Amino acid sequence: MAESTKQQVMEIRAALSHALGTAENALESARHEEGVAAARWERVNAAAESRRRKLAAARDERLRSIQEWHDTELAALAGAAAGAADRAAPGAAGEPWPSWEATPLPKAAELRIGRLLLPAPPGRPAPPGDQPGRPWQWDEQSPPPDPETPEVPALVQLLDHGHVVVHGDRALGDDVVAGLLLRALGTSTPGTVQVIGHDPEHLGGGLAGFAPLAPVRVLTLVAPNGLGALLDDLVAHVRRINETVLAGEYSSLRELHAATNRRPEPWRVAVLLGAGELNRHERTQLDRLLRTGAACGVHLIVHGPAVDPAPGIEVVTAAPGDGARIGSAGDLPVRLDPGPPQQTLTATCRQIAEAVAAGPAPVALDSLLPRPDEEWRESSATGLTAPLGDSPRGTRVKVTLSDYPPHALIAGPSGTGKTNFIYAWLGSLAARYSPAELAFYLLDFKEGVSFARFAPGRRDQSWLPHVRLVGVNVNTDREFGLALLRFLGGELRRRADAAKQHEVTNLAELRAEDPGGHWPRIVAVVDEFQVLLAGRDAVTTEAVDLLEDLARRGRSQGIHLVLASQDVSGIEALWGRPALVAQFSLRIALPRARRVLAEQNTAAESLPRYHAVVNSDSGATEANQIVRVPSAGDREQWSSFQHRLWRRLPKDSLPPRLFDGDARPRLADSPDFRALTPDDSSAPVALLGETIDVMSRSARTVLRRAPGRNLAVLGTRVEEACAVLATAGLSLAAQFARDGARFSIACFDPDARAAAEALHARIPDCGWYDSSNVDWLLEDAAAESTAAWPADRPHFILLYAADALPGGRTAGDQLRTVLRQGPERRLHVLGWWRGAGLLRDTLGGQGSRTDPIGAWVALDVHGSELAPYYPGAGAPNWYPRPWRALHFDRSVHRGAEVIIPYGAS
Ligand SMILES: Nc1ncnc2c1ncn2[C@@H]1O[C@H](COP(=O)(O)OP(=O)(O)OP(=O)(O)O)[C@@H](O)[C@H]1O
Repeated sequence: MAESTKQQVMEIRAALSHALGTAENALESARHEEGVAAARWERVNAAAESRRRKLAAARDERLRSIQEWHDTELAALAGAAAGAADRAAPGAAGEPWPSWEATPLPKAAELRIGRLLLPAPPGRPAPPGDQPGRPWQWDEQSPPPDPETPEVPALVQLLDHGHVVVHGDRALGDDVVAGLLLRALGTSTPGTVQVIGHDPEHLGGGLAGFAPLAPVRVLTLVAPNGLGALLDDLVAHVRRINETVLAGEYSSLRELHAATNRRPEPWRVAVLLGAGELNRHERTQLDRLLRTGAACGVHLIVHGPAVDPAPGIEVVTAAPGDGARIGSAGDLPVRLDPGPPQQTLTATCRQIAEAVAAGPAPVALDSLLPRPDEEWRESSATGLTAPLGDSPRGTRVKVTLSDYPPHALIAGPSGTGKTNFIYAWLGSLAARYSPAELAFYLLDFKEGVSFARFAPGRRDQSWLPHVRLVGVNVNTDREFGLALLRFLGGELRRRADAAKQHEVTNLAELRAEDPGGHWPRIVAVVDEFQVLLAGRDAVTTEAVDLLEDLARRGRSQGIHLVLASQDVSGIEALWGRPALVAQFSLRIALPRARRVLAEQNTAAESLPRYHAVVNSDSGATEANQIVRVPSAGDREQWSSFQHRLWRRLPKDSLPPRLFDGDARPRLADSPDFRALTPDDSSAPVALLGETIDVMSRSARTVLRRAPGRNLAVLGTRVEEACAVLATAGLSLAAQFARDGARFSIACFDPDARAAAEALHARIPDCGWYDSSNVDWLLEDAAAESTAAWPADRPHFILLYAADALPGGRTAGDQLRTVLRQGPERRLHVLGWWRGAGLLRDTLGGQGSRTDPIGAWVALDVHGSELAPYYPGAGAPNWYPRPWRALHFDRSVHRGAEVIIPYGAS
């Protein structure tokens, strides 16, 4: 081989070997890179996997939390819906049948017909009762409702809202109608829902369960051909209610009720069953009612005749299982309740029928009251006007006291609601007129305390702000009636004088002329006033004279009298004075009241319970207004009303004067006693008891330095005699500084000893004497009485049972000396004799002068026995009665006055 060839081979070989090396290197590096790439791929792959897992976990977590939120939200919404439904349909409106009972509600509620089937959260099975296809029923086997999914009732609005139209399954629809009707009846006061049924196919069979309501006319079934007449009748009601009841003031009965608490018209629910075709007239009337009835309380439940959906009409599609729907719940399935159990239906209808047969249910007092923010807005300048209730036609009956009619006469046999009528009237007035516009003086001659609620009592410290005087249990204290009339006579004079001064003739003008003056109208109510006029005596004569004057002149001075009696026909004192009776032109007759209206006016004879005839024209038939009187007897309702008004009074307002004939007044409460100060008066006053008058004045006798200024208490009643002496002693002691006067007590009756000792203990430095040492006192007092030197201070000698004074003639002479001569030397005897004759013995027997006794208080001593101590003709008119006394002071009285001893204080 040539060298060059070899050379070439070697070069090639070298080149090949180089190329191989390079290729190997490249392979190596490629393999390396492959390894690196594979490793990276693996890393990326692993990372991607882990990220996917994380994402999946995050997604699951998110999904779970969304689900949880959804579940909670759903449960909360279902709970809220159930709560709202409970509020919208409380008690008998929403209670399921097994536990259902009638519960009248204060206002119309929505009514349950079944329940809404809300979607169950996934993962929680629907309660077995909701499984499609399984008939739902209220029975013992029904599974208990799931506590976590509150049941949401399906409610429809009927009373005060609209109408219900039922389509679909006939039998289930009948159940819906029966359930709705029973719930409507059971949620309202018996008699306030009236059902009128038209059932031409089954002739009323569709409403057979409600039959017990027919005799009391809560259910009326109209004849098969009576649909037109029924619809006409309802349309007429709507027109009348719009015209006279709503009268342009309210847009619906619901609004009227909300504003005034009155419901003057019943709800009328017409149930139209059967598939018959309506004629044109019927269709027109039906459409009218569907449009306008609900505002006037006329509601339709239609199950048969076709009705187009419209606002205010709830459409119920009756179907089994979860196929039922109600228009207001959209697509939500509804499970309808079964019809009401027969037993519940019958029992409820019987109850309602009984309640209706027993008479109309009372109307609440609230219906007479304005809204609290409208209270005390009226001016009484020209009169006092207040509603008393509704007439049977639904209009409000208002009553006015003014110049005409100025005064009222109310009559009603016992138990017919006379007292309730007065309460309602006073409440209606008190809510409208402030105490600056109106003042009440109330006197009740009936036994009992019917007006006591207006004054502060032990349990309730509030009072009706307008009341200035309340007299209760005054049936034996006719003098109190006289005192009221005298007081009003005084007020009349005051007003007449002011009118004269301002040159005006009536209250309205006086108020205009004297805007700063306090001139409220006064309403004085005297219940059972015949008691005041019962006797043929001085009290009756004066009372009738005062009444006549007040009735005649009070009208223009804003003083109004309201006299009430069980039977005005028996009040001879009134009927003998036609001019007096004529002033009482406002007449109010409760059921079966006689004589209070004009003779031919017999309206009161046929009045239903809780109604009254109000007549502003002296009882003339044409002026009759029948009113259904609300019940004002509920103490709680009254009390919350009274408290509301009372809280508006300024803090320092004075309560009314309460005169309770059964209570013993306390000396400590006497304003006259409280006003006494130790001023060592030269004309000391002995208080004796409380007078029977409008102010709680104390009866008094002034023991000035003058002959006859002694006091005798006469009678055998120890407790009362001791009470009078204690009052006298304590009141005298209150007028002197410690040494300003001398007091001596002598007691000769063991029964009086405790009381005498008690008084002794309360008068500082008081001398104590009894049979053993009274001779000292008498000797000393007789000497004092005849002494020549002037007395430096008064000496009061209180003798308990002076007729039992020991010491024979000497002591008798000494006591006579003291009685005759002592007062001029400031020595006064306040003695208790246990009989008028015994005092006469002390004074020297028959024929002796009685003028040493200038003042006396008689207890159980008859008027005739008092004649010797009573100057002028005859004896005082006095028949003793418990815890009352007759007081006479010859230095100030023309006649004797009745007083009430103060009880223990
Ligand atoms: N309008 C009414 N609504 C509801 N209840 C009433 C109404 N009027 C009276 N009543 C009730 O009837 C009963 C008798 O009423 P009230 O005491 O007013 O009669 P009265 O005529 O004053 O009887 P008396 O003279 O015997 O006291 C009371 O229980 C009262 O609550």
